Amino acid sequence: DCEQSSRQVKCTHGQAAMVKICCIGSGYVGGPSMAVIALKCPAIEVAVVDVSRPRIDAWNSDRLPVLEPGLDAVVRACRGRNLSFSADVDRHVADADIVFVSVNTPTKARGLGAGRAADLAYWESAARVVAAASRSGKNKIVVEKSAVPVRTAEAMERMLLAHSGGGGATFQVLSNPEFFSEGTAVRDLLCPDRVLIGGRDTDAGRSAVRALRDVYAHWVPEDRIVTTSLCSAELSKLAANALLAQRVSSVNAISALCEATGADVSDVARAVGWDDRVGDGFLNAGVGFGGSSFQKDVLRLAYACECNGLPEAADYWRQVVAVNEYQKSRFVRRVVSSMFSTVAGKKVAVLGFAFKKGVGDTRESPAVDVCRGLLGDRAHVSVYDPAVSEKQIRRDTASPAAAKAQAHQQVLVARDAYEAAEGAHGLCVLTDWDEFRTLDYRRIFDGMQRPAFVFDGRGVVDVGKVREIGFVVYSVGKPLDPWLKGLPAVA
Ligand SMILES: NC(=O)c1ccc[n+]([C@@H]2O[C@H](COP(=O)([O-])OP(=O)(O)OC[C@H]3O[C@@H](n4cnc5c(N)ncnc54)[C@H](O)[C@@H]3O)[C@@H](O)[C@H]2O)c1
Ligand SMILES: O=c1ccn([C@@H]2O[C@H](COP(=O)(O)OP(=O)(O)O[C@H]3O[C@H](CO)[C@@H](O)[C@H](O)[C@H]3O)[C@@H](O)[C@H]2O)c(=O)[nH]1
Repeated sequence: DCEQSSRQVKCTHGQAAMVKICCIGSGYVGGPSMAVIALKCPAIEVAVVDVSRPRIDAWNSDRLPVLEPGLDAVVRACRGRNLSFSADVDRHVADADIVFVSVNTPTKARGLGAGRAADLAYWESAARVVAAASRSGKNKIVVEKSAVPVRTAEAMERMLLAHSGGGGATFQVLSNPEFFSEGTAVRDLLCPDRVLIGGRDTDAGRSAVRALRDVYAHWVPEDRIVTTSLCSAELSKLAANALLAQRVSSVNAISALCEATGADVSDVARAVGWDDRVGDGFLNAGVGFGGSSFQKDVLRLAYACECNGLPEAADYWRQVVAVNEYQKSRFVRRVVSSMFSTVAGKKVAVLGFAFKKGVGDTRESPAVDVCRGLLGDRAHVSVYDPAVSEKQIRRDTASPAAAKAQAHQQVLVARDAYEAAEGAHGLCVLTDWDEFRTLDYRRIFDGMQRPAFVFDGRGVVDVGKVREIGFVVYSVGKPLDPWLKGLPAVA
């Protein structure tokens, strides 16, 4: 129905006037988002450029650098038609009418704001390329797609203005943050909840917004294209992720109280989510949120508050991350205290290492912290994840050089859940992969030590069933197994 309404929209708007798009940055966002524009707008030429030659080569090969369901088919349909990938950044930027900037904006590792602020070095290098392209004399719309601090668009405007003397080109800067989720990027891009465009409230600004709106209107219904000011759009990206992360931390904080009181967090979440005002999404309690964005964006929001003299607001957001840390360490403490306060030399199976099901990404995955916690207590962990490579698991669990050899022995990477659990004392479920719901837990139980423990950090195990088999079960936010009550605590 997305497509049907977009056809109607096209009648009102007519064909988009702009014909050449260039996107700087062919990463996780730039590649898929431009491929979908090319697919839906055959009359627009889309060039995706990158300074990384291997990345561009991969986009031009049969093994794309980004794995997303449906992406291969989209790229195959338009590569060589109106979609190209190139390392010739300057030429394509100079030629383009609309330039998307989709470069990485990692967190600063050192200096002012280290660990919280965005490192804008890549963003600035891209801005300078756009500025230099002003020599071509072609007017451009510059679209900020990367997640950036509020008012970065204004900085971009100043940079462009400072360079625009020579060629006489004019620029309009827009903010158009991306909201897709990993694992469903193509689906989300084809049928987005909303497309957000921020721009200046001037004639030139409004006309630039209209031009970008016309691109999306090829397939996105008009009422889902939302326009705001520049800085509202920038802040909305951070706010959206912060509010989602806050929901997860809220339900996780409730899960701790559920365990202490005997309430069941799934029942509480269902009962609360039934209220339309609250809604039922993003209320799954678990071992914590992960992924490349949530923690980063919450800390950036807190940093923005701090920089604007709002320490109370900054503290509020920081607490969302603090609860997430608490949830991960609470899980590790529960594993250790349940297993008689020591896991030294014991084998603990870990099912799931990715930060969520459907992806092979381990960035900020709670499984990494849980494994590190268990390894720190000298457990032997045996990890199985259907999508994460052994190399990645070893990289993420590696300890400082001195302890490397020992760490290698402490980490096993298994080919399936049964191999991971063979001879283990405990089993931790840390990613919500569907296959963990339907495992033969009887077979797993038969191969494990006694007592055999299951620690479910994702609410995927049928607690009643596995308890019947004979497991001692802990599931985040569920009433505590009587067996676990009254054991000495660890801190
Ligand atoms: N990954 C996600 O799921 C996601 C979702 C929404 C928004 N975002 C945001 O989108 C932005 C991009 O993220 P990503 O995951 O695509 O990053 P990425 O690291 O996968 O890709 C960025 C690419 O930009 C290239 N690059 C850097 N500077 C360049 C320059 N001056 N000229 C040409 N190429 C340059 C890099 O070589 C790299 O290939 C970030 O701000 C991120 O926070 C990410
Ligand atoms: O009820 C829930 C929902 C999610 N999670 C966890 O939260 C994390 C993030 O999940 P998700 O939001 O699905 O993944 P991302 O791909 O990181 O997507 C987020 O980050 C993207 C990049 O900024 C945004 O574009 C998306 O809108 C935003 O959802 C994962 O570890 C999930 O396991 C929970 O613990 N409980």
